[in-house]
Amino acid sequence: MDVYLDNNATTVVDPKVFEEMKPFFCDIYGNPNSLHKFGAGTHPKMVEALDFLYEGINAADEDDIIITGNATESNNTVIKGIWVDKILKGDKNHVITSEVEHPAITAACKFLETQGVEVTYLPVNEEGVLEASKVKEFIREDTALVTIMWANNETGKIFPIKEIGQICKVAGVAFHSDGTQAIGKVPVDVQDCNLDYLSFSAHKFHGPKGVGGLYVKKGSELTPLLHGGEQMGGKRAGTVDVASMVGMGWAMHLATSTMAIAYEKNHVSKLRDKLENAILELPETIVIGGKDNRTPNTTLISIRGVEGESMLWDLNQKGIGASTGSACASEDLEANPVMNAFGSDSELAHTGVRFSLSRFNTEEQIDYAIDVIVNAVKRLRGISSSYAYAPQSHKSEL
Ligand SMILES: Cc1ncc(COP(=O)(O)O)c(CNc2co[nH]c2=O)c1O
Repeated sequence: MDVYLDNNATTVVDPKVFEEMKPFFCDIYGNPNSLHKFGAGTHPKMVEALDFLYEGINAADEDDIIITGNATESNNTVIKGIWVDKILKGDKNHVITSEVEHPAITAACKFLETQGVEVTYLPVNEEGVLEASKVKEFIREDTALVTIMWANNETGKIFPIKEIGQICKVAGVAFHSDGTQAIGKVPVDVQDCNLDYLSFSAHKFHGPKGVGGLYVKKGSELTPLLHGGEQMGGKRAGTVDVASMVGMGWAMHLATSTMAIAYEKNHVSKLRDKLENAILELPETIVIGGKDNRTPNTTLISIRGVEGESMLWDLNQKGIGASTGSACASEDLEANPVMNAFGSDSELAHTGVRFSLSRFNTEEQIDYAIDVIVNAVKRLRGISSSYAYAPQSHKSEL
């Protein structure tokens, strides 16, 4: 049986989304910017897609949503646009972010540092969550941007975006959130959170890969990352991938409308809890960051004595897909930086396995996964010299 439990990395395209995308490959294939009927034929479904996107994040009509290639591009557009408009051309020189952001934020901030910008990487608490008070403590007169993720891709921990938005509003500082792991899992309301910018990526909520969005509040427009044609009103040059844009709109519509069933009615969180609790029955296992305040589909579990990569290999042999953290960082065998940020010891940071579910997982799949995981842990611990010689409880460490 194949069981896909790595939905924070990417998700299957919802069949309904795929159906809505199909006409735009061989039937309605005009360039949206062409003046003839072949181009104009794409417009109704593009408008529908934008309506779905605005509705899904509660954007105001006067605000903008720019179609990008992915969340990485959306994040870079904000951070480099702020650099150009408020730092190079303005009197600011400081950016605030957190220690546990995705590399799409951290690497862009590191680039700014190479250009002389000061960046504050705020620490998270022992549960892996940034406390809003930290933002207030470090905001300065010359702070150009606060950028904090809505939900962490490895732990699922949800950050206090509404509180941080209020702090930024009072301080008059631009506020961006990387909403990639929140859309379709928890309610996202850009107006309620005083956001100037929000990034998202369709393939995280059952849309196609290679298309994302950037919400821009009216009055917070930035210098574009990509210059060229007049697409998106010149805010993001390049011919729009119409099929993917339509797909992202429908994915947003389905993800946010089914959330009340799939998530808030606890379908997904019930399956996540069943999987998590079964693993926690094993000795020396712990949920990294604890169980509170998480997206309903994610669990990052440390299994002492079992290297994360070894576990993934065993699971893969039995048809189960999971991860040790962000696929973007999975290739190297360095300790998980997010777990390091919690102050986890090196061994613990190497023993994390992330399971991230979706509305397409079933109870039968979870029952099968539990059986495979329990047997894999027994096998791997049985052949582990270190575990055999140094069993120790680390529950007090986190
Ligand atoms: C919070 C967050 N931001 C940005 C990105 C980048 O999205 P993309 O540009 O569409 O690729 C990811 C992808 N996160 C993961 C990719 O693989 N495993 C993950 O956890 C993410 O989790």
